[in-house]
Amino acid sequence: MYLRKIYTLVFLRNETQILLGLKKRGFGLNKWNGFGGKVEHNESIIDAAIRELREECCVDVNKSDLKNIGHLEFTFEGESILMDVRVFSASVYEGVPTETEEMAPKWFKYEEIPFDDMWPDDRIWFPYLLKNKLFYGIFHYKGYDTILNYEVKELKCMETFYKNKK
Ligand SMILES: Nc1nc2c([nH]c(=O)n2[C@H]2C[C@H](O)[C@@H](COP(=O)(O)OP(=O)(O)OP(=O)(O)O)O2)c(=O)[nH]1
Repeated sequence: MYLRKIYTLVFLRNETQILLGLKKRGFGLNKWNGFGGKVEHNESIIDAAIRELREECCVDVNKSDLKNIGHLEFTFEGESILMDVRVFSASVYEGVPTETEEMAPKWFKYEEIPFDDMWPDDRIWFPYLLKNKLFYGIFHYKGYDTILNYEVKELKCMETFYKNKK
């Protein structure tokens, strides 16, 4: 049995671009990613997503503007933790994305996403995000560079997915 830990991951998007941040410390160092982190005790997932976005790139988003677009799970050979990552997208927000101690934000055109400098699994599930499809993905890693096996599929509805998961 795995010990499940819940994380958030938020992508700001407009018609032509997506905002990524270069991680400056900790897990995923030097990789481009969305903004997010661990859900704290007594904090809802959506509140954690809003807090992490504010902490990591100084942008505020309303609950109603955050859309849950995907669910990712990561396990690592020899480790008992399962990282449960809730993926969100928003196109309405307040503030200008600004560099912090944790992340250096930059807008990327959809055709220029830097997959070579991202988590290896991202190039597998990003096509769903880019086509505005809801998705579920599970990845089992050896270390942090090698995917041993995975499964990704399109979802029709996140609420139904979570209801059936319980
Ligand atoms: N795109 C992508 N994101 C991932 C993968 N694995 C993974 O943990 N993430 C995300 C989920 C979280 O947003 C983030 C990891 O959270 P974190 O360790 O930075 O959490 P945190 O800010 O609370 O950590 P801390 O340094 O403050 O202790 O990376 C992956 O394979 N691909």
